[in-house]
Amino acid sequence: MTEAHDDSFGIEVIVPDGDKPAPCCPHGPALLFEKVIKGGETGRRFYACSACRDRKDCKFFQWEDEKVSEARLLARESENQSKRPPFTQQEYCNRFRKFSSLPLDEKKFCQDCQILLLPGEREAHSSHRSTAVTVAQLRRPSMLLRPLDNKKSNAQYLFTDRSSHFLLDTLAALGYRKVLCVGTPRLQELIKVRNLEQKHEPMKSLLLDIDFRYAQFYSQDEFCHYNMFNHHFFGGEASSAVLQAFLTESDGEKVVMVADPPFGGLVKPLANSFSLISKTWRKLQSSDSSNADMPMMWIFPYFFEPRILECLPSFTMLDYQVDYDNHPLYKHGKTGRKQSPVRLFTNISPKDVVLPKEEGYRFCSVCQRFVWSLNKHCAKCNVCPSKDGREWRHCSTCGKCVKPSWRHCQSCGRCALPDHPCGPAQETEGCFNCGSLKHKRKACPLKDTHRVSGQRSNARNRGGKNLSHKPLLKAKGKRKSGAARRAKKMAALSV
Ligand SMILES: C[S@@+](CC[C@H](N)C(=O)[O-])C[C@H]1O[C@@H](n2cnc3c(N)ncnc32)[C@H](O)[C@@H]1O
Ligand SMILES: [Zn+2]
Ligand SMILES: [Zn+2]
Ligand SMILES: [Zn+2]
Ligand SMILES: [Zn+2]
Ligand SMILES: [Zn+2]
Ligand SMILES: [Zn+2]
Repeated sequence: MTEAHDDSFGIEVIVPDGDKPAPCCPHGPALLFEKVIKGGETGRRFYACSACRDRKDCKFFQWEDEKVSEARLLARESENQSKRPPFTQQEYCNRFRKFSSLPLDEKKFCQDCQILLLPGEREAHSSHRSTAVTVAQLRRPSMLLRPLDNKKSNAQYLFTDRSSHFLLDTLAALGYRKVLCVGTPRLQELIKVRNLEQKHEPMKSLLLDIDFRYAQFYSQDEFCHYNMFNHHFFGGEASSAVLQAFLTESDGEKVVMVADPPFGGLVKPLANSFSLISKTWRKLQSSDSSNADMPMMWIFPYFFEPRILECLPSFTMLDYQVDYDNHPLYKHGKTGRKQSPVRLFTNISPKDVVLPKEEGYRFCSVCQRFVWSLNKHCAKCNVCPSKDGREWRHCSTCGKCVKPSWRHCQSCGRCALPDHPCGPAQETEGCFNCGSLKHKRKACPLKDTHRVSGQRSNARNRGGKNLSHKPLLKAKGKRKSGAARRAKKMAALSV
């Protein structure tokens, strides 16, 4: 084990406080990161891209205290310009109008460029693969566009009909008439398709997404090119004004947000963006709701529960399993190879979110929420304890419910997997917050004063070689840290 391993302890993101403008990459203002070293010391801070976890996708890097030359700033600006969408939202909208009026046999989509082709443009794409576009596909762009499959930054997992209908039915039943779709293109299109059927109360929706291919299908008040990791509107003030107008609840039209961020996303910046959206909403409210939070649903894997609740304490995790059409592994219940680990986190009262009985959910009157059939209420813990959809069991020695596969280990004094690396040696892992070997993170005296707790970024590839994410656990046979366990689960998610 080298010295270098010893002092490397993870990377933490510092949420901007508005003091100092961050430098921009093509994805808007970069995020400020801090290397955390054992002993609670912090390392040199640096800026890196907010949206891309892989340097291959965005190589932006700058030390916080670095002096950047004029020439480099200019080069950066022209690089940022070159990554802008080819059309403005207004232009996309005009193109869409023209495209819609074309006869069916002239409606073509270039698969290579992922763009709807107007008659004058076909020539330039003649060597590309193109397809005919049906009216149904125009209404459901997620059926036409190729899902982005970048495993690290932006794997686009699209809701199954089961999940998207559940979300929409639930929100409609709760009386919401405006849905802010953050990274949920499929929900937005379902809303529009339903409105056409005229069987339900009409709903409005606004899609905020970084994937500007969707801009082709929507008007200016239906789509904003947006980065949810830094709350950046690529279309500037005109675009953030669209959000403001949408969040204004006129004629009693209640608004709700549904966000489904990429699973590898950092919780803290996401929570910060959602809080800013809520703040904007609050400012637009009449005075009687000056303390209220905007109703929100955040879709994310269950193992991020502690992290999300740390950032947004008014949220609750619900048992509903969200599943995806194009995720091969995780499906609802037993239809996939595994149960989906993706859940709803919400600040809406859990008892009001009715989960479907026919799928095996039931209401727990003690917990006052709907739970999965295998999530049995434990009289000793007085909760329905299961997080992962399996039936947990109570360990009287630990005094809590644990995963069914865990067994109580006498030498460790706690429940663990039967083949866990056993013995007191693992305790040397120490505190995940400050690095002290004398206590665990929970008991860390620096926990509240230090900004080092919680989810670390996947810092691999950030800031070059010397900043690469070194393993937290050095010796073989040590128990995995929370972050390492999450990383393993995340890896499985991106199958
Ligand atoms: C896991 S997919 C969710 C799709 C959703 N399940 C649906 O069916 O509508 C993540 C979505 O967030 C978008 N996204 C990824 N990174 C983003 C970012 N930094 N800012 C805004 N949107 C982003 C993707 O384009 C994609 O639409
Ligand atoms: Zn970037
Ligand atoms: Zn093309
Ligand atoms: Zn219960
Ligand atoms: Zn229990
Ligand atoms: Zn136990
Ligand atoms: Zn043990």
